[in-house]
Amino acid sequence: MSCTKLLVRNDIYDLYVKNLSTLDKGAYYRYRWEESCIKATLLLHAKTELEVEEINWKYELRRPLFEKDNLVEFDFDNGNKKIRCKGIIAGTDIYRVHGKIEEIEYDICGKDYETFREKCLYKHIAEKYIKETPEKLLIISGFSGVGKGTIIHQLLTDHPEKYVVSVSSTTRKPRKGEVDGKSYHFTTRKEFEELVSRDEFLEFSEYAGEYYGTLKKEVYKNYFEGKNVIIEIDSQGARQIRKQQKIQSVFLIPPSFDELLHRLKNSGTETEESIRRRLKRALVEIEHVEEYGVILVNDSVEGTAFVVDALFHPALKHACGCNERELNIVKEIREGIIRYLSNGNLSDRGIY
Ligand SMILES: Nc1ncnc2c1ncn2[C@@H]1O[C@H](COP(=O)(O)OP(=O)(O)OP(=O)(O)O)[C@@H](O)[C@H]1O
Ligand SMILES: Nc1nc2c(ncn2[C@@H]2O[C@H](COP(=O)(O)O)[C@@H](O)[C@H]2O)c(=O)[nH]1
Repeated sequence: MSCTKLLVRNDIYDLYVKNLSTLDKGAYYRYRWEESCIKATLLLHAKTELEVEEINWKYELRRPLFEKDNLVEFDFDNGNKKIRCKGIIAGTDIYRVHGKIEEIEYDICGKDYETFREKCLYKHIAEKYIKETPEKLLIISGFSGVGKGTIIHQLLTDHPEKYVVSVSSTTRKPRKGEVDGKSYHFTTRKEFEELVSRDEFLEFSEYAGEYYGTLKKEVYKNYFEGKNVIIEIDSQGARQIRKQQKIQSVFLIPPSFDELLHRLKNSGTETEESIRRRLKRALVEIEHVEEYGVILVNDSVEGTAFVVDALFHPALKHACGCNERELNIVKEIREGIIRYLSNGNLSDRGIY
């Protein structure tokens, strides 16, 4: 079986292709794969010498047929005739990753070509880039109702080209107004567990009996397209990601417990029972605030969004710490939640 790798530098690709000798025993194909994919080359490791002698084949990449013996069946078309042959593909994709040109090389003889290729791609990005450029990713956590969604919305409004939010997957039912694929990817438990078994999640956790998780694909695809990715997750998920790589993380807190309660009640959709459930959860989350690089008081939407934007600056990628003010607020919130949960609701205090 003939076997040669075709690696062509992006800047000389066109020239190379134009001058390609018909004696070259290989097939190549140029295509756009995703926004960030500039070129891709493929080479057939053909089964017979006769097959590799055909040149200028067009390879229908998106519809490979797979055989039990791992040989892929292709239709090649040299303009005069179509040939069906079998082989193994080796390929190189050339991408623009945050402004840099990067080649990703892969061999494929597996069953599921698309999945395999994506895995190669994401593994490469994760290992080579994301770990080196943690400032491109940011975790945002915070108590329910603190204003995470509001701040993210502000950032997306102010800088639509710069940021993207990774859409989490969840097994919980959609709430009113939530859109599948935008608010969350709503999945069944079975689907979620299958994704877990295929190692598709960057992190996942169980919250109130439901699964929540961040798909690697969600983060890496956007990262690859040159966006800064915001990951809104809880502290369990944040811990899992931190174990894998350096990443800046921010925990939003309200200016006071009363303000947190005001925001929760003001949303108008929360029942007393769900407020208490969220506050119980906040008591768990509050134990982990000091694991975060930055604790940020969300007292003004514009001001907080401004600081979060600044945290993406490379100079601040390792910024960390909180001062006494934040720690005192955290303490006050913890006491407020405990008091509220043990005393009943705030209407006793004449605030609302
Ligand atoms: N800086 C702020 N000042 C005053 N109100 C705010 C501020 N930030 C957010 N809010 C208000 O707080 C309420 C809750 O905000 P939001 O839904 O963004 O919270 P969240 O943390 O995303 O909640 P959840 O985790 O439950 O989805 C909203 O009514 C929002 O308008
Ligand atoms: N570990 C993860 N936590 C996540 C993810 N997406 C959301 N969340 C957190 O879940 C709770 C509940 O969210 P809700 O939409 O049902 O109110 C909240 O704390 C979120 O931050 C995720 O992908 N991973």
